[in-house]
Amino acid sequence: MVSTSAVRIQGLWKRFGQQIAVAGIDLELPAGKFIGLVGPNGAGKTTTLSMVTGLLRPDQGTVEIAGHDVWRDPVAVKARIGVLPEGLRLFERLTGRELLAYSGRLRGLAGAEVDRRAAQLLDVLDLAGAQHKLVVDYSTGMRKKIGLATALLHNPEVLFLDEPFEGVDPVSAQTIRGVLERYTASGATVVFSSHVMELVESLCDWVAVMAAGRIRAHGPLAEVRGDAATLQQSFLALVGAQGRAAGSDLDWLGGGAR
Ligand SMILES: Nc1ncnc2c1ncn2[C@@H]1O[C@H](COP(=O)(O)OP(=O)(O)OP(=O)(O)O)[C@@H](O)[C@H]1O
Repeated sequence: MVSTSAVRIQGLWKRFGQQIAVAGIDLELPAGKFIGLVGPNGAGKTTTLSMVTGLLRPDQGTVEIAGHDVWRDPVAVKARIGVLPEGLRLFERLTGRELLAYSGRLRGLAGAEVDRRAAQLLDVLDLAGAQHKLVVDYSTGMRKKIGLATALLHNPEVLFLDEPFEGVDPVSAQTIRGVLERYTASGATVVFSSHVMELVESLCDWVAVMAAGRIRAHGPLAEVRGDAATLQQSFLALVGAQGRAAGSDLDWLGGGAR
């Protein structure tokens, strides 16, 4: 039988000292979907994505991507995935164009093919004018975009993005969105983490809600949203933050300097 799961996570755990960051996750992410991993600060999203993409070794558990075990078969997995990690580190002394050329060659693509794809990606992501600038001189949003181009260059089956829209202006966000929508429409899978509910609601067709290291809900967006008017509302109910007074103790705040 052909597997329809892009990612299969079983019994995943990670502890940092006393802190349990990921507390036993079992999750199957369907292929060909635009998937949002949402959760409050410190929920364990980045830790999970790091383990799923082979950047951080789990204490326990397994992860399979397109049927390959991430830790037993890392080369097969890494050939099939693209990653835009949190706190993206880039080769700062290369130009954007050089960075893509370098990444493409590392991925084993022929030079002419890298050139063709790089030119198209730079154009679509509105970076053509900055392609000969050093990456160190790029703005936050430009760094996200060149990071995305690097992650897409080898046409991965599954793309993992940690907070891809943070620091990105609305015009660039729209561009990135268009690229990702076209990419998933062709059958590829996007998994991205965010705490911006409106964004997840407008982009994703499948979501997993995480809190305190566990998955609280997962499934098609409409199912997870349930009877709530918005994903934000069902999210607040799921993570138990409903009715929390917005700073009722901060009686000194406001009113200007006295
Ligand atoms: N390298 C580390 N050393 C110690 N603790 C860590 C480390 N990385 C993460 N943690 C802890 O694990 C928990 C989960 O962190 P993680 O970064 O995965 O959350 P997150 O959901 O991505 O949060 P945010 O939305 O704020 O980025 C937090 O309590 C964090 O302090």
